[in-house]
Amino acid sequence: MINIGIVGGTGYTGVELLRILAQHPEAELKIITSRQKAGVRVDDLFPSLRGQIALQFSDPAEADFSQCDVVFFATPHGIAMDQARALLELGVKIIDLSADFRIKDIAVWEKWYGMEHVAPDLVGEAVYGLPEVNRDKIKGARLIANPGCYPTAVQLGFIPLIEAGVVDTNHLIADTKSGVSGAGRKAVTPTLYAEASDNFKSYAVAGHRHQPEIKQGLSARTTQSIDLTFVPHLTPMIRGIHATLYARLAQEVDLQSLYEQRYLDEPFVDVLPAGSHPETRSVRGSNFCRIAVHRPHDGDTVVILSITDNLVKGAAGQAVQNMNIMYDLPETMGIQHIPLLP
Ligand SMILES: NC(=O)C1=CN([C@@H]2O[C@H](COP(=O)(O)OP(=O)(O)OC[C@H]3O[C@@H](n4cnc5c(N)ncnc54)[C@H](OP(=O)(O)O)[C@@H]3O)[C@@H](O)[C@H]2O)C=CC1
Ligand SMILES: CC(=O)N[C@@H](CCC(=O)OP(=O)(O)O)C(=O)O
Repeated sequence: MINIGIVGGTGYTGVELLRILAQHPEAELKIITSRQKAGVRVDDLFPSLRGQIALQFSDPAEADFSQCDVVFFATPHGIAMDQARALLELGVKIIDLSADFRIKDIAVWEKWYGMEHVAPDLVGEAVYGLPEVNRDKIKGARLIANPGCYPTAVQLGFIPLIEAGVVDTNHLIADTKSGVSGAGRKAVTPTLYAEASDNFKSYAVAGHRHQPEIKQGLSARTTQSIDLTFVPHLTPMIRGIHATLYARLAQEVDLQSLYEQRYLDEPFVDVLPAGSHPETRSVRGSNFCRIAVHRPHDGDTVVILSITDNLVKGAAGQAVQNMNIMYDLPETMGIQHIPLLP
């Protein structure tokens, strides 16, 4: 069994990790932290977990992680980078759901996250946890930077085109929409029911911190330069990412077959039949990314539709997928949930 700690067990990605790991055959949950709920039983706060987890939340400052093989950080940015070194020295592996170790260029990270990075050397060591491109490196890693929710959907959508060199990489557009759980569980005005329901809006059009993360990931798949316009929107749904991606074809290619071949052996990337219109509810609660490929009016613009559940393939599910790879378990173990419909 793998002994597991979770720092930040009361947020949306933390409780999603609990939902998944409680039924994972090789996972033994040892410590789940919350500063605000220390001492409270997990299933008192989350009755959905009654009968599944018999632990109390611990104060992270007092938690003894030396009993853990792996610790997941489901915390805001800036926490994992502060604590990673001590855990690694204890021999504990880390899967960080925050962005602390995702961006290799420290100056770029500091610009977008507005703080000084306290462990730049560990950024160099960290493996970006997108299994569809980094499976071999994830296997031997002790520190995983789990990708962001938008970056997962956008990269999986663009990768076949970029790797095949069939589009103009200087004019990529990602028009993305997220459910409100993407903003976390903390109380903030934009995600109040009266603000976010029955409403639809863009945000951070001038610049969003996921743009450099996506650009870094796509740049690693090509020798061409990448220019990406990334526009996020908040939609009145709870879970889900819908990314509509645009690229200009530079040469003729059978797009459907390109995508089917690229993801043939990928257990969690589902290339839909040509002409499909994927719905976010078709991945809700599951670790799937479903992709549909379009070429409107037989023109030279490719439109890729890529959907995920931001809390599963966009966060906790992908984190467990990475854990499975690190521990040489079947990659799909414990994350084979069928999506919840309606
Ligand atoms: N929501 C999403 O769809 C996605 C989120 N992410 C990333 O995952 C991380 C977690 O996100 P999410 O679950 O939405 O966040 P939430 O705001 O919902 O939860 C944050 C959690 O971290 C704990 N926490 C906050 N501050 C500290 C601290 N200083 N030390 C220890 N624990 C702390 C909180 O508990 P307490 O305050 O009681 O300690 C809480 O359990 C973030 O970095 C986010 O960017 C990544 C992909 C998708
Ligand atoms: C709807 C919403 O607010 N989404 C978040 C992204 C959530 C995510 O993936 O977060 P990290 O990269 O920060 O880990 C945002 O746009 O800031």
